[in-house]
Amino acid sequence: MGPNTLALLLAVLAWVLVAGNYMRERHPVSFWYLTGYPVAVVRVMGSWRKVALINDLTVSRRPARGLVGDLVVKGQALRPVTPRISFPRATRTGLSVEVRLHPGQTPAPFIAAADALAHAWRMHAVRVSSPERGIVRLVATASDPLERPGVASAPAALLSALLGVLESGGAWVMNLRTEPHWLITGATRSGKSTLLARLITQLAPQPVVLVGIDCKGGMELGLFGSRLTALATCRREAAAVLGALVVEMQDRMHICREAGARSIWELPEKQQPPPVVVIIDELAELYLSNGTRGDRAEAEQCSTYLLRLAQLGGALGLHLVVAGQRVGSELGSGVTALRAQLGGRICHRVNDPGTAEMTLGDLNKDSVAVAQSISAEEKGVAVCTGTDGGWDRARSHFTRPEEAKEAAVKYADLAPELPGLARALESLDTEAGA
Ligand SMILES: Nc1ncnc2c1ncn2[C@@H]1O[C@H](COP(=O)(O)OP(=O)(O)OP(=O)(O)O)[C@@H](O)[C@H]1O
Repeated sequence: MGPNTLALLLAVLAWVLVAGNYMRERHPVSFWYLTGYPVAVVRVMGSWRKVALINDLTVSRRPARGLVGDLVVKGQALRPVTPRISFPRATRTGLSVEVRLHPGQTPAPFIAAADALAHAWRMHAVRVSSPERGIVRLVATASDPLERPGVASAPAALLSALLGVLESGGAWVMNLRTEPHWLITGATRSGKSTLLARLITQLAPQPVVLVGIDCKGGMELGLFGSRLTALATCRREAAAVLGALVVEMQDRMHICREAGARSIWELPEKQQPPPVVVIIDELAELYLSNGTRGDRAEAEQCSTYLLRLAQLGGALGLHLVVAGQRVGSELGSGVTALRAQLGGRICHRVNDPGTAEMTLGDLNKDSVAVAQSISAEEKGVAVCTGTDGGWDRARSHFTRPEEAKEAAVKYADLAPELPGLARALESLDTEAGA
């Protein structure tokens, strides 16, 4: 090989490397189709038999129990038969494979083997679903799509907030009309406040009453005070605000009953009261008491009001979005009852496995392990419940507090009045002054 040929080869190699890096950065989807996908196909097809055998995804043509003399023995299946898989189909973020189950097989062992499949195929994650009886679909994602989430869009609608992007690339939307109450958990610095800031930015331009309860002295929600119709910064104020909202709820119930409507949305448009979204930052502050009688009574009052709002408020346009680090029964039985009423769940990184279990476990067991695996580097990443009883990994759209504050100031005039709320807080001031 002459020096010219060598130089040419080196130049071509350098060009391929540079172009490869450029493609990976700028056109990750094309890069995946051209390079990652063909390699992954070879890996999936080549390793399927072995992976299926190791993870008990095979069936035996002969029974795993047999008779040796008078003894029934249980042993390794003699002739394991691997279920057939389809040729891996490329997707924008990975690939998908369909497995035809043998009679007697269920999706359960495939769900248990999802992590092993991801490792064997060098994929970020493998999700298992069953689109029809007898078929299991394995959807693998090559790298974490939430590392550099794109921008999603969703049609604007009343009480609907575009929070961020789902792992699937779709829009992460919190729609309070379809799911009236939400619970958001996460350790400190996991992204709860950023998510609340995003929610407020999205709801601020809508004709919606926003009420803040932030018993850490209003340090978080106080930033958005100009758009809030009321802000409670201690538990005494919270009890007054929640009490006024319960009265408002009873008034709305009365109006609906008179009109023969089952929800405020069935009332004639002119009679519809504005929807109210109550945002609570750090739920524990409402429930913990220092043991004195007055303190306990206040905590119990808040607990009772919250539960009533959660039980009956949805149809009457009263919505709760509750955030906290922990929502365990150590806060009292009221919290467990409240949690059962908060149908929408969002779980960020948590410090203890129990919190993920408390947030998601009663709705979807599979999602708990995924929430527990969110690392400290994955800020704003959460597992959220979807509309069809499923769940997703998602990342909130990064919203700086200043951005949310600007939106609050811009739409301050839109804050609808609720006289009952103002009166409740005023009467507290008068009591304190007396
Ligand atoms: N979606 C996101 N994308 C990128 N970075 C994020 C995202 N969400 C949060 N962060 C980063 O993580 C940091 C912590 O977020 P945030 O303050 O929202 O957490 P937190 O759970 O509310 O914490 P605390 O309980 O201490 O208030 C933020 O300063 C921000 O830089």
